[in-house]
Amino acid sequence: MTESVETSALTPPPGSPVPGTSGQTGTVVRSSAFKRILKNPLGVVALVILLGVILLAAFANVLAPFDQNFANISKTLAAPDGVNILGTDSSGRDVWSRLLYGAQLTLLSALLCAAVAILIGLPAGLVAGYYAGKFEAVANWIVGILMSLPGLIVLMTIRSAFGPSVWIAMIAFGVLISPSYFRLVRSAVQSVRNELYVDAARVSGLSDVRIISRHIFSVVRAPIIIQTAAITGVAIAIQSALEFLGLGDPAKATWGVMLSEGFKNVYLTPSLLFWPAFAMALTIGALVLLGNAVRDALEDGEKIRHRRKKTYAARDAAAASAAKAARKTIAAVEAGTEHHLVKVTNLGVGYPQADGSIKKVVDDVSFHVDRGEILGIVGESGSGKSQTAFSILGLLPDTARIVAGAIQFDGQYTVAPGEDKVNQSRLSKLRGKRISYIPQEPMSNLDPAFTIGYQLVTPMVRVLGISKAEATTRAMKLLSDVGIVNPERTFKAYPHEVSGGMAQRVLIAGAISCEPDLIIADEPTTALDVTVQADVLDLIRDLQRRLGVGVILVTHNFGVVADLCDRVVVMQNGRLVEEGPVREILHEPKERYTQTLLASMLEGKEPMTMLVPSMAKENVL
Ligand SMILES: Nc1ncnc2c1ncn2[C@@H]1O[C@H](COP(=O)(O)OP(=O)(O)OP(=O)(O)O)[C@@H](O)[C@H]1O
Repeated sequence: MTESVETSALTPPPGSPVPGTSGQTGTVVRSSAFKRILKNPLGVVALVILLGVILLAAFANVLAPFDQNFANISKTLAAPDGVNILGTDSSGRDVWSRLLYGAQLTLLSALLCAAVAILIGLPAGLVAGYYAGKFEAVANWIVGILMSLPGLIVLMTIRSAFGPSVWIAMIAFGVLISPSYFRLVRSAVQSVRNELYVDAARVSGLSDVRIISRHIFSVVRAPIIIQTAAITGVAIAIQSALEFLGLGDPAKATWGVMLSEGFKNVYLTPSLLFWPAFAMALTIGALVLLGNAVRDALEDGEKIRHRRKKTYAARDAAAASAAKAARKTIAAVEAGTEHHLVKVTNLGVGYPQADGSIKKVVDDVSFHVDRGEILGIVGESGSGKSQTAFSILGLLPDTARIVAGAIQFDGQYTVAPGEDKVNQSRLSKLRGKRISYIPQEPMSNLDPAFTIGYQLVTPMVRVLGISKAEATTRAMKLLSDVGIVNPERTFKAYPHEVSGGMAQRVLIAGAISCEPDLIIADEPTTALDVTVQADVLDLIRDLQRRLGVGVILVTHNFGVVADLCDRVVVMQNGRLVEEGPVREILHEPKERYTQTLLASMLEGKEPMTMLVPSMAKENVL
């Protein structure tokens, strides 16, 4: 793809929606979602009704001609007149004034209920969804208990224990209904927890708190708004039901209390029942309509794709003992060896199986990478290239075990001999600062809810400690360095507004933004057009030469290896088959597997460089 094509891909079609709902660009996104609500007639009706009810409630003290409990006993059950515009109740109290004060108390207590439910359900759902494990198990257990409680009976019990306070009843109902938020948030988080852009955020050095607040929270915000509209309506209905049963506080005017009193006089003055019922129906209906309108608006705008990786059953006992057994071997290998930027020694990675055994996917792999050097890891699909790279990055799935070996970065262990997991606390200090990652699928590694500029600037501000303005200038330069013709426009664009080639350039810009010592690129050109592939490879080579970083390039393509790499590691079935300088391996592949791999690529006519056809003549053809 040419640059001009890429540049034109940047231009959003007129009126195209901006995906996402949040962040620095949140104003733009929120305003476009708000505009979509305004285009929906039902959304407008709901907003107008709710705004009206809220204003009436807020100014009840000014608008109500009488106090809510002011009784004129000489004028009971009176028909509407100039003084009491909706008439009076059986105690001679003004119905209009009580409706207004009732709106205040009813709405506030319903909102209190929703707030309590959010305060409990949201953080619990976020943590359970993101970390899973024991917290999720305990939270599920509590949720099970809460959901099995008969709500109305619990509320009646609380009423007899604490008296007829609407506030206490609504707090209790908030606790009872919090599992609905918990479940909603947990499943939303689970669906994005393993998205590549969340991994990418982790690699860029962001802490879990920041990842949750920025990338994860933006996904759950929309469902929460919709849920809150529904819960507020339910809270109004439940509160009124309790009060209708005579369990409310008769001294306080709420719509439920008015409903209960109206029912007693339904034959004499039916309007006493009508007005509170009408106010409730109008408000609950408007809340439901608003929830639907928000959902429709956000569904139109959301471009977030969910993809969930499979997880495997874990049994770590065997892995731990295997790691222990490996400890002695590793200690021996370590002794007296020279310093490298990355040193992988006898690495073994495995996954516990249902029968307690461990399936090894990387077995006894050793290699090193130095500064200013590009090491290729090549092998057919499933040979363990990515698992090796992910071990260095610390991005293996939770179920993976380091069953043997060690990894050192610049002399420091990220997997020490005997450890069965990557040391995340050590690695989190390196990732995004000294080690960066260029992933396989550029689009999935950019969060669709944020502009490209935001995603470049934030890690720089955090990792390099520079100001936002400095980071912005730097981001512009980086975008231009990676060959983007119009950096300003790309900076402001959302990921869906750029082409795949451009997105990959953006990720490369991100990978070098914090001046790393090591870049790990996992099939960085697989998802790209052939013409863009060449550009991106040139770019990586150029950056490596200019910046002197070490690069580990994972690929199944010998052409890419020949083009870029200084040394190559050939892998098969998780094991290292052959290792050496690229020219040597391409000229004289010693192992049969390397020869076959090379031959199959020539037959498959993978894009190769000048070097490989000449090799083909010598070794294969
Ligand atoms: N989460 C997992 N649980 C169990 N096995 C896994 C898991 N992830 C990967 N594997 C296995 O590990 C082996 C190596 O996978 P890896 O992704 O490293 O291969 P690769 O050489 O990078 O292949 P490709 O080029 O297709 O990405 C494969 O057999 C794969 O099935």
